[in-house]
Formats: sequence, structure tokens, C-alpha cells
Amino acid sequence: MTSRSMPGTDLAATIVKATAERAAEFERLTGTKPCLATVIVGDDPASVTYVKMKRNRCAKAGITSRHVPLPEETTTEQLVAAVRELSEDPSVHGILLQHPVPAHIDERAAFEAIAPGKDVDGVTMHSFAAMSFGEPGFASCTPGGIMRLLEDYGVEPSGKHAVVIGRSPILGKPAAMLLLAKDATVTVCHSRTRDLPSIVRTADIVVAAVGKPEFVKGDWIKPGAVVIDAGYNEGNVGDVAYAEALPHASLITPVPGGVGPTTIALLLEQTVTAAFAAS
Ligand SMILES: Nc1nc2c(c(=O)[nH]1)N[C@@H](CN(C=O)c1ccc(C(=O)N[C@@H](CCC(=O)O)C(=O)O)cc1)CN2
Repeated sequence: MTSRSMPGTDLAATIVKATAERAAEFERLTGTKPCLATVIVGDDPASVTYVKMKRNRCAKAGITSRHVPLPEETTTEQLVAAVRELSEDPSVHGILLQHPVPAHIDERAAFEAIAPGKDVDGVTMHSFAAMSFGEPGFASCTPGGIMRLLEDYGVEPSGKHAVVIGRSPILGKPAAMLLLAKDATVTVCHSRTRDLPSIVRTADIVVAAVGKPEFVKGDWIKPGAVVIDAGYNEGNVGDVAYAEALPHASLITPVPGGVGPTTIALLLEQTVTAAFAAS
């Protein structure tokens, strides 16, 4: 069996290039650039870095970003009001609220203040329902990027057993729904799952979205399985012990350079789609 690394960098570059062309076309037609509002609460260093990366990529693709940094002590009510204001502002086409927000804030309430047409990060219940029913809508960016990666590498989820490890609202759950919409048989595992290694050993497709460095061990991987590492732990370490898993997998995403770049590419793509839909 041949094992192959499955980088997302080329796919991301292709998506960003096409997105930049569509952004230029939008500007030609309307006289304005597509605009993404980036909201961050507090100064968590990883979040600050991710938002900077998103804003830099926006600038390179001809998308304006309007940055809304809010202090750590922001209340749920204040955050909801700020997001609502952006939802009602016709010059803003997409809204990104960086996760996580500080623990005292009701993150769900804040996400739900994003108008469905501006939910380019795919975090609202509306977007989740669309993903679940296979209807058009904005995908959660990491799961949406994972589906594009599978397609790009010719992996057909239909009839396969996909095991998603993690059930977070912006990663594990939507990834499970998108795989289900493609007719995979999906098992969602989490912290209370018993004998996780045995379940993972039955997977044709593994999506690791646990948030624990190198949590998934090489001998959990069925020979020939496709392994998607959606982890973004400190120091650019994924959720899968890559070197151990590589010989068992047919395809495996690296960290960095796997799922991360496609996450940001999708955010840009969906922002331009939202801008056209609003015009
Ligand atoms: N509102 C959201 N919050 C968060 C999301 C999200 O999709 N929406 N995802 C994660 C983190 N994240 C984006 O926010 C993210 C993490 C990592 C990368 C990435 O490209 N990483 C690079 C390596 C980093 C580097 O080069 O310094 C890689 O994997 O190659 C993109 C996005 C949490 N919050």
C-alpha cells in the first residue's frame, strides 16, 4: 500500500486565485470590494494570529476586512449588539466572529446574531441546518475545506465509514453532517466514547477534531484509511501522530499545510459569494 501526504496548500491557492478573480469582478460591477468584518474578543494570542492570517489573505485577494477588536470584559449583550450592527450594515458582506470567545460570553447567542446571508464562516444554526440537509448555504469553513480536500484527492465518501473524533459546533458536528450528506456512514466519537481506538480501527475516513496534540495514534489507523487531521494545537501540532499514522494511511493531511489553508480559502470564497448574493 502506498501512503501519501495530502497537503491542502495547492487546493487553497487554487480557491484563493479564483476568489480573487471573482472579487475583482465584483469591484468592477459595483465599484466596491467585498467586505469581511472580523470580530475578536480579548487578546488570545492564537486567535489574534488566525485573524491576522485571515485579514492578510483577504487583502491579497482584493477583499476589504473591517476589524472589530473588542475588550476581554465585553458582555454577551455588547457582543450581540456589535454583531447585529454588522449584520444590518449593507457595506459588510460577511462576518467572522473568532472562536473561542471568553468563557463568560454566550458564544451561541453571539453567533446567532450573524445574519444568515452574512454567515460566511458557517457557524449559525441556519447554516448548520443547510449543511445537514445538503441544501445550498455557507459551510463551516474547516469542515467545508475538508470536503473540498476529499473531492480534490478523489476520495468518495459514499458508502464509506467515516469516524469523526470531536463534536464541537464549528468542527466535529458540521463535519459529520457534511459527510452524511455525501452518504458516508458516520460515527461521531467524543470524550465519553468507550474504546475509541477500536472504533477508529473500523474507519475508512478518520476526521480528527479533538484539540489534543497527537491524540490519535498510528496503530488506530486501518490500513488504507484516509486521515484528515483538523487539529490546530500550539506549535502547529495536529491531533494525529503523523509519523506513526503515515505508513498505515493511504492519504493523510499534514499539519501545518493540510486543512488550515483550505479553512481560510473557504472563508474568502464564501465572503465573495455573499457579496454577489447581496448585490
Ligand atoms: N470563527 C472561527 N473560529 C475558529 C475557526 C474557524 O474556522 N472559525 N477555526 C479555528 C482556527 N483557525 C481559524 O480560525 C485556523 C487555524 C489554523 C489555520 C492554518 O492555516 N494554520 C496553518 C499553520 C499556521 C501558520 O502558518 O502559522 C496550517 O495549518 O498550515 C487556519 C485557521 C479556531 N477558531
